[in-house]
Amino acid sequence: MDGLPLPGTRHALAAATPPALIRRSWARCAQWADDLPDDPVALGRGDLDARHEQHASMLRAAQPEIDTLASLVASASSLVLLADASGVILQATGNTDFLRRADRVALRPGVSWAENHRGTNAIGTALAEAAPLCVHGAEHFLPRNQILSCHAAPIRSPRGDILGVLDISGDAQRLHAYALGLATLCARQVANRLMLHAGPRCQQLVFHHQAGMLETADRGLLLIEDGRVVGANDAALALLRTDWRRLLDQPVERWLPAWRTLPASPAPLRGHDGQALFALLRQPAGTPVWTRAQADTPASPKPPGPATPAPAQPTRAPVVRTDLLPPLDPALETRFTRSRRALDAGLAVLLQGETGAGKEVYARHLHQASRWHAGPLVAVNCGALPDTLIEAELFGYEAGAYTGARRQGARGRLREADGGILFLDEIGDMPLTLQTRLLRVLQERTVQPLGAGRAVPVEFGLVSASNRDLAAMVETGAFRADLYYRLQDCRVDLPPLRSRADLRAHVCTTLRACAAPAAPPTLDDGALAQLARYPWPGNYRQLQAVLRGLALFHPPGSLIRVGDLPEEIQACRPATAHHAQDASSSSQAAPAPDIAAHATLRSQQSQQISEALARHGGNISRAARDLGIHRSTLHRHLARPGMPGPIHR
Ligand SMILES: Nc1ncnc2c1ncn2[C@@H]1O[C@H](COP(=O)(O)OP(=O)(O)OP(=O)(O)O)[C@@H](O)[C@H]1O
Repeated sequence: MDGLPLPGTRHALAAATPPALIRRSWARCAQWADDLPDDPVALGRGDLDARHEQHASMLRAAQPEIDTLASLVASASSLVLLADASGVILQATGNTDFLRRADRVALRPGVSWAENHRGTNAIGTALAEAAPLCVHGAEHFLPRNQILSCHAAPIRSPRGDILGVLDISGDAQRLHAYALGLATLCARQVANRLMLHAGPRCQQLVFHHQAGMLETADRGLLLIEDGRVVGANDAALALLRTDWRRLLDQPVERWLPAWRTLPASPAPLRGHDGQALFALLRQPAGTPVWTRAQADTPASPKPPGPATPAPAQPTRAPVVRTDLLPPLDPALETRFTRSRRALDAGLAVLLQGETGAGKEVYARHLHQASRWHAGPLVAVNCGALPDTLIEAELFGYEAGAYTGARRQGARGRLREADGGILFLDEIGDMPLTLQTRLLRVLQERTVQPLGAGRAVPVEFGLVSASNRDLAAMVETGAFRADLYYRLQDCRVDLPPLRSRADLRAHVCTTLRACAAPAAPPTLDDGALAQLARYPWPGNYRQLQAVLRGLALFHPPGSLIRVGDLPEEIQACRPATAHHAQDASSSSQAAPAPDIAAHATLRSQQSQQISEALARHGGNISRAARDLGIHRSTLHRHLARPGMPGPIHR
């Protein structure tokens, strides 16, 4: 569009009086006029990847519409763009020639087209006005953008929050008569698809004035839980002549009195105001949702044992669930290769890192990758065993070695690890006397069980771990110096979660995994920034607990804001916080469609709330923190039928 006669000033008006919403936008933009950059900076690769993670549901739901639109507009010097709710372009598809020209005005992925960055433009102004609109040629605030004719429509979540904008941008010299209608239609299709992904947990009520419209983008859709509306689309609002505030969380009877009697095929139905409609009701699918989350739950710690070794169950090597092993941070790759080589060469590996930083996960990865992979991984938590048990547990004993011993004796963990890996967790908690015996085993590569006359040869790879500063313990005499040096032929410091370069992307991926198979809620920019700023003292374990809480207590497709986060996370100030930079991406396959039963979810929520309240003596604030949600969210859930009341003590 080079050579088009453009108005020389920012405020040059189009020939006709511009619409009121364009004039409103100019008035807003006048305040930023001097700060609007000519050449805006795009987000770096890592940041853009993080946004793709954050908006994975919307991107996935929008892809069919983007593909269709792109093929429709390909011959018309146009582009199809998808931006997030802050105006950052996530994706640009279309005519390659026009893509090149659009690039000159920074109409490309990673650039924010919010009004305060690019002045009046369809993406930013549709966000500011929360409505579909067109910004043509000279209506753009910045002269350089006046080569464009842009048509944008907001995409809403089932709770009415704006998640992003679908935009068709073309050459201002051409007429794009249908572009706004197309963008609006497609944005509604995307919102409907997001609802249906969220929907299988809920009953879905589909309605319209005409039975033949029940499969079209214009059909009204309501998501229903416990007889209340928990999600809707624009068409439902228009058909019921209401707004989000009056519709959401209200009993469906208020709008469609006889809805409960509806079948699964179209049937007549009267609205609250007597209007004649056709409607059908879809029931939720019935598969429980929480199996994966339960499988991830760490095993409960062993209860304290008796004073002498217990004549209890035969000891067995823990089962390694490789299918559940989370992948390691790419930043660990070099360290991982080095430590794997050391282990294969017969050297001992010591893992140091904060609690929950993934020491056991790392050890399991090492096991899988090492020459010991065909043998067992035997994990011993030195901190969880009473001093009196640890010796028998580790070294085993002969039949009748002492009162209470099992008749057939016990092999002990060191011998069970033969041919595999011995993982000594919390090694800093091992009593000094046992440190001496362990050192002897490591030097002589033989084990002498209690009561046995002869030593048995053993061969295993040794990995130990501690979140305590072993070097400082050596200084104070709490840990044997010779054992310390024997354990750390190769020392690996596992970084805390807060220093993870792709923390934002990781948060989004984990949230999606926590919500699966349902669609996850979306974190708005503020909430994601706050989660990335929080120092996560409990590392991965704490992050999982918080995100499980958020996924459990926020409807699929809804928007999570800073105010919905647990209080200690909200309270974290930027000055004291660590800012992780996004530097790499972590994309994941799309989750399976939601097949969760609403009833299962509800009883899961109820159970978790009851347990948290019981643990904290009915204290709402502490229970909410434990559940990883904000107090107000917990209050809201407690107010619903079938939920436990607070415990008063
Ligand atoms: N890289 C990772 N990505 C995602 N989740 C992880 C990662 N590493 C660990 N986790 C998860 O965090 C939790 C704690 O991990 P792990 O037990 O390995 O930590 P740890 O450092 O051994 O903790 P502790 O010091 O308390 O024993 C587990 O649920 C694990 O699945």
